[in-house]
Amino acid sequence: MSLLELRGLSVRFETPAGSVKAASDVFLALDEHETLAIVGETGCGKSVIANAILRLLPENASVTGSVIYRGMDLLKMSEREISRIRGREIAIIFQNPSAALNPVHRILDQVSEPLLIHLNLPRHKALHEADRLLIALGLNGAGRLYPFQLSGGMNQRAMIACSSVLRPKILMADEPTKGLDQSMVENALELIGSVRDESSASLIMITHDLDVALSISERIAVMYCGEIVEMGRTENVLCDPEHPYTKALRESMPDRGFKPIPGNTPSMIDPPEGCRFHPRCPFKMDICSREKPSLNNSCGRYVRCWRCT
Ligand SMILES: Nc1ncnc2c1ncn2[C@@H]1O[C@H](COP(=O)(O)OP(=O)(O)OP(=O)(O)O)[C@@H](O)[C@H]1O
Ligand code: NI
Repeated sequence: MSLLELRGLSVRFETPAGSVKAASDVFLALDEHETLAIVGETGCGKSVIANAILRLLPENASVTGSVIYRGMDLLKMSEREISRIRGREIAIIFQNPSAALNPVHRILDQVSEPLLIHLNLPRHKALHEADRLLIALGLNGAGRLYPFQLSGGMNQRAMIACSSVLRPKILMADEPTKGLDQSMVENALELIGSVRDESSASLIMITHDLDVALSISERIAVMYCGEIVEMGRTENVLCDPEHPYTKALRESMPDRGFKPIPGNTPSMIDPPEGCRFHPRCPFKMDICSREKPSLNNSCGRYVRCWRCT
């Protein structure tokens, strides 16, 4: 059985303009020790999925389906039960350290806090453990400093330390490389990879950068307009994409000449009928605007396209 399974997860946000269908009927499985990438254009629902798993969405969200972690449905747990999962079993590494770190507490106190609160460790043990982790992440001596005294890269390491100090079984990294220059990207990936390996965790890597996905993940899910349109082994999907959207996404990457995907990003309030990608698809057929294709599985490669059925 998988470590984590999303079964028909859907998320809607009620807004004055209408109901935003941010994620629709998402099926995903994550195995132990596995790294899965979730990719897609901005606004396609990647962060919403990560936040729905840990029930971190705002009040205007309605979530249906199930999120099964070790046989338990996280969506059915009490607030108290889910708060024991957060950080301890499943943790998120956010993109922006300044939003995740508290400016008025020293780094060591912030990293050790989860050990005091979640594990009830005595203070000296918690500090010792936090110190050990900071050293492992190359932050020797930074524990007594405040976030403003550290560089951006060091703060990112500190934040990764906070997210991983309880050795969660699943790490979810939401665009951890966004805005970093190339040398920093490799650095951040290496760091997250080593934290994952040290706690023998699984990793969900959310990114819009296909190179990042290729370098860190074994499997990949490509999302378009709230739906998974293609999923499979990362190398197969990215080197030989089957869904027209995956193809277009690949062509839009810098190393392929930045060819923009034609047309506009669809409305999430009134998504296109039939295949949601059909208004932008160079290969569309009659049926594509009328009927919704399902996500078909052929030998572990899933594709949602009428041409591939
Ligand atoms: N609180 C909210 N209320 C209404 N709509 C929301 C809310 N949060 C997210 N959305 C909408 O849900 C959709 C999915 O958002 P999400 O943040 O998951 O996108 P994303 O794929 O993570 O994009 P990015 O790459 O920019 O981070 C978007 O259309 C977004 O506008
Ligand atoms: Ni996001």
